Amino acid sequence: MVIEHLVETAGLTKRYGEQLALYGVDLAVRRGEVYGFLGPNGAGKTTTLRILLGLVKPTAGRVRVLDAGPGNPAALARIGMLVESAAFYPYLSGRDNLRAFARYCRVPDAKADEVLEIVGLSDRAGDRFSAYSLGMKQRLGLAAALLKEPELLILDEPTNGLDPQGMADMRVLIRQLGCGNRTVLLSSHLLGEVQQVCDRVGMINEGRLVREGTVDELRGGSMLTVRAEPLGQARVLAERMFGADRVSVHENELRLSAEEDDAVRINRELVLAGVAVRALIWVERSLEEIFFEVTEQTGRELTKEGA
Ligand SMILES: Nc1ncnc2c1ncn2[C@@H]1O[C@H](COP(=O)(O)OP(=O)(O)OP(=O)(O)O)[C@@H](O)[C@H]1O
Repeated sequence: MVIEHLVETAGLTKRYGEQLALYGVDLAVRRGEVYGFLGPNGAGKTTTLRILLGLVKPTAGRVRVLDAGPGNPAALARIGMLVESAAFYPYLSGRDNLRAFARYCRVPDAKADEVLEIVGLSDRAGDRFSAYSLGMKQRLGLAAALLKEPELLILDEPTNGLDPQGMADMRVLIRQLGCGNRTVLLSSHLLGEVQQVCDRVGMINEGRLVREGTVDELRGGSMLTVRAEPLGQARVLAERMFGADRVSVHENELRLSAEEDDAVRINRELVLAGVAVRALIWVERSLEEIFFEVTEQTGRELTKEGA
């Protein structure tokens, strides 16, 4: 099967004067997926999304969005975006704001009601925009992005500033929007959010794409924690069986990157060698651990929120 990329960059680089914001980013977003662009503040997420939309000019590199150059009007007509908080008239209702926008986009008024329903704002559509909560404003922005039935939705930190319930609602909505053929590219600095919502993830740090893959691929299989005594002897045996690169020691435990059958094998070998096995526990690595492993960061920069 040929994989169709709706967004593709090669060697994407952006300098703001002395500041290198992006360096050599190769990004590939496939049709039909929810792709999460994950990185701490200042990593280069917004710059990348703005380049894709033709709002910022790259310093170097190749960019294709819907088979066109960034900012191509025909391609932009097929993209819905929520990149900065959308501007609406405060004194008009949500519905009237959307209808005004629909007319501007040459979309029938009925479409405005349809997208209000999709984002769950029908009940409050008659209220003034100025009376909306932040979450409702954000949902109206998403409704506006959906008016043209876009193939590609580009959302920059769509849950930023929302309360926990607003965040959860927005995540459910994004997951629904990402079903079927629509492609969603979103940026986030929330590890849990990306893990919950996205099919594939690109991890960006200091302007470099450090990892890309499905959540499962990035996790790289499961981890088996082994509590055994003496630990040194257990480690030697485990390394002999699985290779040193698959074994590590953390806080008096062995960590083994392993398959299901490996638990039985290691248990048997340790017991045969006279090592006391106190526990074998399967743990799933989180995106957080992987991000910090890859970037050797301390954990300050990314937020676990949304986990
Ligand atoms: N217009 C600009 N002029 C100068 N430097 C900029 C400009 N825009 C962004 N930068 C710098 O480029 C780097 C990447 O910023 P960018 O906004 O793309 O990151 P980000 O990952 O979206 O972070 P955040 O979540 O904080 O918006 C940062 O160091 C930022 O200070």
